[in-house]
Amino acid sequence: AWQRRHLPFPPGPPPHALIGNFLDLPTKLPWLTYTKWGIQYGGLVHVSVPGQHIVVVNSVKTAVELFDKRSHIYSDRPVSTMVRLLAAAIIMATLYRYEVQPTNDHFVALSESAMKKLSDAFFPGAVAVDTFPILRYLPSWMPGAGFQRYAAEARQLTKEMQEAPVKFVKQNMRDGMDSTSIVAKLLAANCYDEVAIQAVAAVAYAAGADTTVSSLASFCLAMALYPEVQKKAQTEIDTVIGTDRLPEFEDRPSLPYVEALYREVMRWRPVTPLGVAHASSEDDIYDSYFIPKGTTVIANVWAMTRDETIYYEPDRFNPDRFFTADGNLNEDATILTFGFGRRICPGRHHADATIWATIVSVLSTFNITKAKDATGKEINIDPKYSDGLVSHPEPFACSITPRSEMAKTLVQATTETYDL
Ligand code: HEM
Repeated sequence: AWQRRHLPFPPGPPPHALIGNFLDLPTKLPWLTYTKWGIQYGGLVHVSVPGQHIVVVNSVKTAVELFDKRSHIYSDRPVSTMVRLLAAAIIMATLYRYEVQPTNDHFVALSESAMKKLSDAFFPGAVAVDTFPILRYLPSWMPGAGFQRYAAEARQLTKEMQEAPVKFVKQNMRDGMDSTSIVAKLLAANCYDEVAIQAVAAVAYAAGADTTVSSLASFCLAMALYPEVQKKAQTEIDTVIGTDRLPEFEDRPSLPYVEALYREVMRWRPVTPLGVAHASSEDDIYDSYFIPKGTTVIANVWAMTRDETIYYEPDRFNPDRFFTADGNLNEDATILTFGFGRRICPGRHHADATIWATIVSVLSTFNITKAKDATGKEINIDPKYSDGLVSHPEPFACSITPRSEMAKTLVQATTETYDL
């Protein structure tokens, strides 16, 4: 073991005495800085702060080596003072048979504020208390101790977010209105602790809803910015399916361009640009570098999806990159933003189905274009992406219009049904 300890850590920005790389750790859009470090120092970058080693994995090759091939070492989660890990989310309806209101939905608002607080606190360096746990003992009225109030608020919101929907299901069960939701079934089974049911349901909601919505927002953005891609996909759908019915899951293999478009949405703006951090549970040596037990290991999905040797002009939205020269879909079907190894997103099949189905249905029925101002001039779009565990495009203007008679009829019927 002493030999291992004499091996160097992977390369990275030089640490300072006492505080290590504390001042180097980015607090805003950290994946951009980590990606720059990747270019400077390589596929594996090491930084440290007192008591904590962090390793950033910038290449798919290294990610596969560590997270997949050595999954027995790299499958823990870091313990964080601020966040108990909240990794996840399914659709409310399945869980609670609760119909989300189009605007100002109470449950959605509750979980969004809780998620935002947790997500803001998630990255190493974002919050000093993760680095210097001693700060935890400062009284909350001291300047700079705002995180204590913050942590208390996040805890309260998370508690409400977990309790409120389960109460709702119980009321519905009493009224004889719900026996089919997952939560109702778990409660009816009478063998699970209610607090555990609350936690499972909230985790599933938190992990799935936000992430799925973010990918669909990026899809709309891409369609408004790249009309020729949209046209190409619509032509494929119209040719294969026709215009008198909506596409179905069985059609998926016959729509290769839509498939490539889906892959490109997930690559172009990865929803979780830094995945969700892993931690190592044993000392390890990789490439003659020492990675101590307890290191936080971050998969820099942003860097991997910007790799110009694999994705030419990576910032361009271009589904054609997923085709071989002879016009078939290539082998690059792994969606990196779902993570790696034993901790890979367990909701990925659900997310994949939801996102594909939405993309193909929207393409078949609507045109998405840039919005126009009062003088008829197109409004330029240059959206920024939010910070946090899950990155969203900031709101942008676009115009969504029905493509066909069938779509117009659908819109009409929906408007009447929901009184919009
Ligand atoms: C676009 C949609 C989604 C994205 C991008 C996404 C991404 C991720 C990522 C990156 C991780 C961590 C993987 C790792 O550690 O390497 C994760 C974990 C997780 N996801 Fe998702 N996810 C999505 C949708 C969903 C959905 C719909 C559900 C639930 C139905 C879900 C449930 C979970 C859970 C429970 C975990 C924790 C797994 C663990 O810690 O072992 N996710 N997700």
